Amino acid sequence: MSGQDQESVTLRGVFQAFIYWPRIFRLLWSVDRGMLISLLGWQLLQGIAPVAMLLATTHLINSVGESWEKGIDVLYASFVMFIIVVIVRQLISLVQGYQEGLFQTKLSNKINQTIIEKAVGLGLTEFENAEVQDQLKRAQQEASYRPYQIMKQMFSVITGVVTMLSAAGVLIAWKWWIAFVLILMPFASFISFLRLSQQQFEYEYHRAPLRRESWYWSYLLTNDKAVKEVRLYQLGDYLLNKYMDILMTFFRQDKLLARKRLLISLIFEGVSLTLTTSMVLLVLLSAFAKEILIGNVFGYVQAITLTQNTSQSVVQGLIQLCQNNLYIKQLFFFLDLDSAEQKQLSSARPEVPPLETVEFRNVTFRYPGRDVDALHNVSFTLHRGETLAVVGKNGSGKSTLVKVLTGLYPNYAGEILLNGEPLRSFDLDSLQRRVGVVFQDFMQYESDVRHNIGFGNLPALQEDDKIYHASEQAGIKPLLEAMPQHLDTKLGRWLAQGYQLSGGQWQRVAIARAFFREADLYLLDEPSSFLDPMAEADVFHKFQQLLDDRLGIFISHRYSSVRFADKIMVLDQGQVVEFGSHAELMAQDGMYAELYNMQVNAYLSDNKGGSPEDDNQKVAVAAD
Ligand SMILES: Nc1ncnc2c1ncn2[C@@H]1O[C@H](COP(=O)(O)OP(=O)(O)OP(=O)(O)O)[C@@H](O)[C@H]1O
Repeated sequence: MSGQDQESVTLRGVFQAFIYWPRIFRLLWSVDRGMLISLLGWQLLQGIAPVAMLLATTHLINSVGESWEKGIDVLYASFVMFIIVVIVRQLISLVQGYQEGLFQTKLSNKINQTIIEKAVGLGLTEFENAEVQDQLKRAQQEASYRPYQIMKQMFSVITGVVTMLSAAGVLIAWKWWIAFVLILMPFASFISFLRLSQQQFEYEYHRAPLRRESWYWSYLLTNDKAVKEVRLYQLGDYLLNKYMDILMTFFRQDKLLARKRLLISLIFEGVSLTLTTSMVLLVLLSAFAKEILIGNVFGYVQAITLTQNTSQSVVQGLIQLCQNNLYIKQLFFFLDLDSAEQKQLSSARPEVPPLETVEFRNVTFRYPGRDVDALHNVSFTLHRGETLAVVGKNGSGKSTLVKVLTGLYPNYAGEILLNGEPLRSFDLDSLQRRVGVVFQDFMQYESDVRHNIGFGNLPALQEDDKIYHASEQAGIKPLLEAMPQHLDTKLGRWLAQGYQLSGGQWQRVAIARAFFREADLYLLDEPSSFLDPMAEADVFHKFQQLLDDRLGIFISHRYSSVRFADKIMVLDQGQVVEFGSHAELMAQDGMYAELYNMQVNAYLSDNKGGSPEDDNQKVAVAAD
C-alpha cells in the first residue's frame, strides 16, 4: 500500500485530511448550491431555537408572578409568544428534515456516479489489480454517506456552537465561571475518543480485502450459477463457515472497541455528572437564599444542562469529523488514482481508418507480477479477406493476444501496426468500434434478446432486421422466432419470466452480438467451445462468408474448423512456433500435425467400424 495510505492512519494524518475540506465543499456546492445555502440557514436557526425556547419558558413562568400585579394580559402575551416559538421551531425542523433528505440522495447519487465513472475509466490491468479493487471497495463502502455525514457534522457543530454560546450567555450573566467549566469539560475527552476513532478506522481499512472475500463466499452461497456445484460437492457448510469466520473477526474487533468506548464514556460521564449536579445544587441554594427568582431556577438549570450537552455534542461532532476525514480520504484517494493506461490511450489521436492489414512486430507482453512473458516476440501479418486461426496448448497466450490487439493491455513491447501505422498512434475507441469480439468468457446479460445482441452495436439497437440478420449468421434465428416475445424475451434467470438458454445457445447469442457489430476485424476466442459439431460447422461457414472482405482471427482447439483458415499460427509458451496453411503445417510434421493427428486418431479409434463420413465432422467430434 502506498505511503499516502499509511500516513492517514496516524493522528497527524487525521488533521492533515482537513485539506480535503475545500474539495468536499466544492462537491456539495456542485450538487445543489441553493439547497446547500438554505440548509445552512435552517441549521443556524436550529442552533438558536433551544435557547429561544428556554427564554420563552423562563418568561412564561416569571409572567405568572407578574400577572398577579399587572393583570392576566401579561400572562396571555407570554403564552402566545411561547406558542409561536414552539410552532416556528417545529416548522424549521420539518422543513430542514425534508430538504436534508433530498440533498442526501442527490449527493449520494452524484458520488456513486463519480466513482463508477472513475472505475469505468481504469485500464484492464489496473482493474484486475487486487489493491485497486480494495481501494474501489473502500471508496464505494464509504462514499454514499461519508460526505453527507461530514456536511451534517459541520452543520451540527455550527448549531452546537451557536446553542452552546447562547446558553452560556444566560449563565455568564449570572456566574461566568460555570459557563467556562461547562464548555471546557468535554474537551478533556477529545484525545481519548479521537484515538478510539482512529483505531476503528484502522480496523475498517484493513477489512477491505476480507470484505471482498466474505462477499465472494456469500455470492457463491446465494448465486444461481454456483448453486449446482455447491450442492453437489456439499460445500454449503464449509463456505458458510468461512463467511462466518470473517464476520466473527469483525465482531471481535468491534466488541473490543465498544468496550473501550464504554469505559472512557463511563469515566467522563461520571466526572461531568458530578460537576453538573453540583452546579444545579448551587442554583437551588441561590433560590433558597432568595438571590434569584423561581423562573430563573428553571432558566439556569436548563442553561446548565443545555451548555453541558451542547459542548459535549460539539466535541463528539469534532471527533466524528476527524474520523470521517480519514474515510473521505479513501474516496479521494481512489478518485485521484492515476490511470496510466487510460492516459496512454485516451489523448486526442486520429481515428483508425478502415482496416486493410494488422501486423504484430515482435510483440511481447507480460502480466504485472508475473516472471514470464505471456507473449514473446510474436510477429505475423494478416490482410483484409484473410482468416487466421491461433492454436496452442492451454496457457500458451492465445487469449492474451486478443486482449493486447484490442487495446485492453496497452503496455506491450514491440509494435502492433494497423495499415502500417502503430496502434498506439490511434484513438482507442475508434479501433474498438472496428472490432467485433467473442471472448472465451463471454457475457450472458440478464436482459432481453434485443440487448444481448444489440450491445454489439448500440446505435442499431432498434433495428430488428439487422438483429435478426446477425442471429441468422450465428444460427439462432429459428430459436428467437420461437421465443414468446421474440426479441423482447428476457434471457437468464434473474429477471421475472426469464427464458434460460443452454450453454451453446448463450454462446451463439454472444456470436450474434459480435456479428451484429459492423466491424472490420472479428476476433473469436474459442467461439465453439459449447457448440455441437453441426452448429460449429454452421457457425464457421457463416463466419467465413462474413469475413469475405474483412479480417478474422479465431482461436480454437477444434481442428475441424482450424484447418479451413487461410493461415494458422501455433503458439507455445507465448511464442510463435509454427505458421502457415493447414497443408504446409501438416507437411512440416511439427506440433500442429501432432495435435491434429491426435484429435483425428482419438475419434477414429472411438468409432472403429463406423462408416467413413465427412472428415470435418469426425474431427469436430474428436475435438476438446
Ligand atoms: N489476467 C491475468 N493476469 C495474470 N496472468 C494471466 C492473466 N490472464 C492470463 N494470464 C497468464 O498468461 C498466460 C497465457 O494465458 P492465456 O489466457 O492467454 O492462455 P490461452 O492460450 O488463451 O489458454 P487457454 O487455451 O487455456 O484459453 C498463462 O500463463 C496465464 O496464467
